Amino acid sequence: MSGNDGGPNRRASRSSGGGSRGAASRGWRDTRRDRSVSAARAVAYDVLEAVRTSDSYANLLLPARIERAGLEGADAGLATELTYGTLRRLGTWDAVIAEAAGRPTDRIDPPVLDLLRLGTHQLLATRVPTHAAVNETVALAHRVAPAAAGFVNAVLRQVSRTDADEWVRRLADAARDDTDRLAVTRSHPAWIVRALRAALEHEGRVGELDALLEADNVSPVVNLIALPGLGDAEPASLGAPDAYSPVGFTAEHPLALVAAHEGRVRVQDEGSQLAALALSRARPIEPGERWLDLCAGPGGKTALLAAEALAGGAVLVANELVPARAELVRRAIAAVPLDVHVRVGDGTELDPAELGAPDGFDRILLDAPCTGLGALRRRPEARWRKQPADVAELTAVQARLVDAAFAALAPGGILAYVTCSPHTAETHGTIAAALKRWGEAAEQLDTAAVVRGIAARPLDLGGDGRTVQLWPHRHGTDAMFIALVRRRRGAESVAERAAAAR
Ligand SMILES: C[S@@+](CC[C@H](N)C(=O)[O-])C[C@H]1O[C@@H](n2cnc3c(N)ncnc32)[C@H](O)[C@@H]1O
Repeated sequence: MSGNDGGPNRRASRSSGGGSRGAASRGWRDTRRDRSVSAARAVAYDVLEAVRTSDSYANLLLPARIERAGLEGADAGLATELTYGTLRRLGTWDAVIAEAAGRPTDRIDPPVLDLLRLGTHQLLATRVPTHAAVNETVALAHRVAPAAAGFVNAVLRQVSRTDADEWVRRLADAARDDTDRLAVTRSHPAWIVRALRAALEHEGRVGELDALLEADNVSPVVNLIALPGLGDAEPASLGAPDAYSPVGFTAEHPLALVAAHEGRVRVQDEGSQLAALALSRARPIEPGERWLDLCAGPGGKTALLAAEALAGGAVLVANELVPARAELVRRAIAAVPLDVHVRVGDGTELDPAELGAPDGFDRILLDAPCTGLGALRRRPEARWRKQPADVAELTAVQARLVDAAFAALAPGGILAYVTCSPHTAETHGTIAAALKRWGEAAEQLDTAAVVRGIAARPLDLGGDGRTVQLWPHRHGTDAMFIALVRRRRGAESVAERAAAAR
């Protein structure tokens, strides 16, 4: 890889010698009997192949494949590390492989390239002994691409002659410029490096770029939420409370806790918790307030808003475009004894009066569809799939949704505009353009003061305070962006606007 904007090149043009067998003819179940290939490596290869050929999501597919192969304990851990680690570091490994093979990676058969990536990850980023990393990968090659087994052996031996630090030094020395250097050594597409740099520059914290890119390459710990006000599930009694979210915590056996607490304890990033709380705790709740979660699926934030609405006597409506995701919202809120109306439909075509809010909603969460560049650490392949063109498409959607949300606010009502992307076009760009359109009708709130007021500990935030940008490297959260905006009381209400339109 040369730090180009598209990331590692996956196109195959010329074979490395010998074809490869398809997954269908392979039958990975056999690997439990075939001790010449470790089942963990077979599972990792299988997932890499599915990600490459059928756009699968590793985090959804891997658990099923681990279960199907009967992997437990250390073997399951190895399959997870090999799959996620290889996918995250793909950009760096492809540059190493191109050097070691003496040819660009687009001249290596894709299945063979996946084998080399798996082997290189073991050699340069794990404690797997060199002989095991090479021999196990060659054994796997004998199953999936037998004619290329010799080539795999030769390339991995070449990779193993240089240690990881020296490889990174060599790649850095060969880089054209700083962006290219970071792209190849920190394994991100160059356009994402530029976008993250611009986001940090916006806060005057560009010196943190390397730490941010490195944080994207580390698996996040499983973070939990104890939905507030629902029985005995208190963070401090269940595990180690989060640094910032008053309802978040980590625990040694997170999934066992989730199962034991039947929906009252859920997996949720701490940044997502703070985003939902920024809306529900922006000011005291008046009983009877009407709340809307405009883009609710799969419902993580809806569940927290529902618990908060229940405690404060508010009414909550959740809206989601995709029916299957609306169903996930229903499941997410099942443990909260609040009657939440889940509407399936386009958020830009929503009539507050039909949803029981003729004067508009008092609080609206718009957790907008976005590139997700703030959650790269938990979606290992995502960085290679996103394209710069996605940004323009999504900002257009965000503009329509944010206008619809603002139009559905009651006078004095508060909108929380949230993204799990720090890309400035999706964050400051979307909100600044909207504020211009809304003019005097809108007033930005001191979002930083609200979030600091919620956080259990002092929170190091950049920017001017009107918006909040959280970061994986600084806060240990996804890179969530939060902007709170109020509709001024003098501004036309929904009912008045509807009357004027008649
Ligand atoms: C970032 S996700 C929301 C995540 C959610 N708040 C949570 O915490 O689980 C954005 C959601 O918006 C939905 N969506 C996209 N376009 C929409 C539209 N026009 N109207 C309503 N929902 C939409 C997507 O299907 C997706 O479920």
